[in-house]
Amino acid sequence: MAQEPDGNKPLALGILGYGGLGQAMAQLVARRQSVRWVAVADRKGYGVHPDGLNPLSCQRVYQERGSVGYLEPGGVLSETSLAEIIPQPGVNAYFLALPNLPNTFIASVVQQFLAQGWRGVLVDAIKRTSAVEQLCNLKPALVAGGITYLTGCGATPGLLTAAAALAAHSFEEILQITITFGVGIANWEAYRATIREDIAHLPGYDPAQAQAMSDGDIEALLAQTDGKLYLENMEHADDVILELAGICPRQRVTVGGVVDTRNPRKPLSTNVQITGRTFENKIATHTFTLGDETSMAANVCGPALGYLQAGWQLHQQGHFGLFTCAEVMPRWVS
Ligand SMILES: NC(=O)c1ccc[n+]([C@@H]2O[C@H](COP(=O)([O-])OP(=O)(O)OC[C@H]3O[C@@H](n4cnc5c(N)ncnc54)[C@H](O)[C@@H]3O)[C@@H](O)[C@H]2O)c1
Repeated sequence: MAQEPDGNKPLALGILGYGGLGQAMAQLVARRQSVRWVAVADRKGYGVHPDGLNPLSCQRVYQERGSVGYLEPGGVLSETSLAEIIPQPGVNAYFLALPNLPNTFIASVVQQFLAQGWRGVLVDAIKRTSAVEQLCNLKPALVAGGITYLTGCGATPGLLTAAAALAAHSFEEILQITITFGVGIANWEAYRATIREDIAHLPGYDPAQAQAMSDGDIEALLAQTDGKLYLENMEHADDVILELAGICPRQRVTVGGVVDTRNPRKPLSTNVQITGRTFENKIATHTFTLGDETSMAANVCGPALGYLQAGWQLHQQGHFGLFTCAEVMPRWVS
């Protein structure tokens, strides 16, 4: 199962979960030379092709038949797609674009990689503080197992957290980090897990309740707010990630935002504000704002791909264990 690095070959990438983010990652990778997309899994099946999978035909099969397991050649229908894809040879790194429902799901997937003796790079875009804490508990096993795991590598956590970690260096003490995101998507079905997990942050909801909701329940909830979700003081892993990086106590990090599920235009500009005190005793705020034209897919999958590349380099140098988006700089992928 061990995947030995070969500096001359493109990084062979697998994508677990082929919904909104999984499909976007496949499209992104098809435009880069140094990464080849060779494996994919969804809830009902998986597909592996050492010469590379075609994002257009995969998307067509997924949308028309409901699973990449119908791919020809290379598709396999299976109710245990993750357990079956992990031992497939020739995959150096996986992007985990899976729902984290229940809130222990991603950690349980990592346990499967460990149990099967797989070695390589894993990158997630996980969102909850408690989910990252579960992964922290797996750090010794990841080190021993030869897995280089980068967590929180999307937009937030991810790009914005990393920007905060960089901006913090102007200051001697960080007083407050405030992340405010605006997401606009045309319809909630394009990003089902994202919307379900966001609903779990609304007052009166938790991940178990959000997981149990039917599509009709979600549509009824969205109908009450004209398709918008207003989120405040979320349990978001930016806090634990910045704390682990030594930047500030987690209580000084707050995350909230607005998600519009009926309009691809962002309802507000996504930004992170870092307020601190300099060594000259001046209080100031740095602000990093994303361009409104950039989509959630671009701001999650671009950084995640950069972190996959960084993870691959760390792995080849023999660095195993758990790393976060605030500890490692993503690497440019040609
Ligand atoms: N950090 C960030 O900035 C950020 C931003 C957006 C989304 N996310 C996270 O990304 C994740 C993916 O979101 P999405 O909206 O693309 O999801 P989605 O619902 O569109 O797709 C999920 C995919 O996972 C597959 N899947 C579900 N259960 C599975 C199982 N047991 N085995 C194999 N495959 C399974 C589904 O078939 C589907 O293909 C979510 O956890 C979301 O919270 C992170």
